[in-house]
Amino acid sequence: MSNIIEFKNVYKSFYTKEGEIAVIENLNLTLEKGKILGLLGPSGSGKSTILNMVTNLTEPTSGDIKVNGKIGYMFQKDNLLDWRTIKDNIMIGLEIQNKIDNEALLKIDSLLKMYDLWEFKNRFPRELSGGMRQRVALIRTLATDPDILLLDEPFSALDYQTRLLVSDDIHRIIKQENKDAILVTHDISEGIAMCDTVCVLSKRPATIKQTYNIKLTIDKEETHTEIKRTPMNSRNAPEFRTYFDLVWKELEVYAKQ
Ligand SMILES: Nc1ncnc2c1ncn2[C@@H]1O[C@H](COP(=O)(O)OP(=O)(O)OP(=O)(O)O)[C@@H](O)[C@H]1O
Repeated sequence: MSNIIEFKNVYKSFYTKEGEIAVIENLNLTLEKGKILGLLGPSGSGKSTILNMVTNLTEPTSGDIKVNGKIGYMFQKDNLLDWRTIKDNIMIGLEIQNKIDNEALLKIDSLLKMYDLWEFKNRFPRELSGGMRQRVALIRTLATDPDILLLDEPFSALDYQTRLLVSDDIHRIIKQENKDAILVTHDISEGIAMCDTVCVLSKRPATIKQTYNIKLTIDKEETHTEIKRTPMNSRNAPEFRTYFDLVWKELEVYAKQ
């Protein structure tokens, strides 16, 4: 299995008025092709710093980072521009990169059609629900054709029910488009439901305390046709609760400190 992202013995510190603060220590991490990797950890443990090192926004103080592919970022806020239509919002990344050509326009049209946004292409963001806006934000990222998606708490601004539906939606699109992804989340259930592997980080300076390869028994339909794993049906798998308890216990240690 080839690795798309590899962190080897990564150490990261910041210099502040109070002196040097170690944020990441001895971090070893891999993202395999075709997988979604979840990062769960206490607040301030350095999850966003890890993503920033993947995108080269900040460099490691020491250690090695390899990234084999183009990165796309999806944030908690959809950052859609209110004065631009849905289609114009989706085009923005390509516009900035000066890459609008016929091929790009055809691709955008096909993404709009494939992911049920075609009839909304001339609407404005305020006319769409929170869940649909997140779908637009993902399509905007996909339009620039990234190989790897970095998802920094993309659902946390949504209400619970929408969050469940949107995570199913986004998971389906990521798998359908054959993207690899890292998902940062505070939500244990969401991490287990969405990800193939979940890494639990310690508090600062963060290192990986535990890695769980999520293996779930997903019920087959009566016809015995294979049904694909989705975040929603993952939650009903018999092993789900066991993983939840393991991760909960791991994180509880830090909540008590
Ligand atoms: N540029 C910087 N200069 C100094 N300290 C920083 C800088 N960026 C991040 N930090 C510190 O590094 C630590 C980790 O921050 P980071 O945002 O990566 O954590 P996080 O796990 O993503 O947090 P949260 O879960 O609350 O979003 C924090 O203590 C933060 O204050």
